[in-house]
Amino acid sequence: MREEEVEVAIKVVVVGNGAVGKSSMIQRYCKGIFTRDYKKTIGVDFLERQIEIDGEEVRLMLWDTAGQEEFDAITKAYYRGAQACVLTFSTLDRESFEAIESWKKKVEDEVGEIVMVLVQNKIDLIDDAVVHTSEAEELAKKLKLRFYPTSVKENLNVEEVFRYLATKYLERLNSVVDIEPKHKKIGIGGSDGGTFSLTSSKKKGSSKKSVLVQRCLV
Ligand SMILES: Nc1nc2c(ncn2[C@@H]2O[C@H](COP(=O)(O)OP(=O)(O)OP(=O)(O)O)[C@@H](O)[C@H]2O)c(=O)[nH]1
Repeated sequence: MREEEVEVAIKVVVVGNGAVGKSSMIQRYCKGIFTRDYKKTIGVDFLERQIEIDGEEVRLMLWDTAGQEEFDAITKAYYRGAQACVLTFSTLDRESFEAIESWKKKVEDEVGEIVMVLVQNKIDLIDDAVVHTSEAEELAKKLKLRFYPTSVKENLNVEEVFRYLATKYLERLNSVVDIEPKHKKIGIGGSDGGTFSLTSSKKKGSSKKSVLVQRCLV
C-alpha cells in the first residue's frame, strides 16, 4: 500500500434527455468553450478537470452520456462506479423536465444512492421558458436535491454545480474514512463497489488523512 497522499478521483455522470446541454456543460467546464453546434452524443464520452477543495486535490472525471433512449443499453454500463450525478433538463423542453425522475431511477438502479444535483440549463432563454424555476425548485425539494439554474452559454453556475458535487462527495468520503477501522478497504458510491475502492491509511498522530483511490474502470 502506498503511504503518500493520493488525489481523490470522482466519476461524475451527466444525464438527461437529448439536447439539454450535457456535452456543452462538460466542454464548458473542462475546456472553457461553448459552441452553438448540436452534435448528438453517440454512446458516451469523457473529459476531466482537476480542482482543489479545502486544500485537497480532486480529479473530476465527467462522463457525457447520450440522452436518447436508443443508447440506454450502452450508457447504463457506464454509470457503474459513478460517485456523483448531474440530472439535467432544459428550460425549453418540458419533456426533459418530466423525465428527470426516470433518469434518477436509471442511475440509482445501476449504482445505488450517490451524490446528485438537479440542473435547469439554458436559463438564458428564460423568456421562452416552458418550465418555471419554481417547479424545478419544488421537484428538487421533493427529491431532496440541491437545485442549480445554469446557462452553459453565459457560463452561469456551471462551476458551482461541479464544486458542490465534489464537496458533498468529499464530506461523505471523509465521514466514512473517519469511522472505518484502519487499513480496512472500503467502497463508497456505486452499489457494485467494483469500480473504485478506497483504503484508509490514517496514521496515528497525523491530522491529515491519506486516502488511496484505486482506479480500475471496467
Ligand atoms: N442558449 C443556450 N443554448 C445551449 C445551452 N447549453 C447548450 N446549448 C445548446 O443546446 C444544444 C444541445 O446541446 P448539447 O450539449 O449537444 O446537448 P446534449 O444534452 O449533450 O445532447 P445529446 O448528446 O443528444 O444527449 C446545442 O446547440 C448547444 O449549443 C445554454 O445554456 N443556452
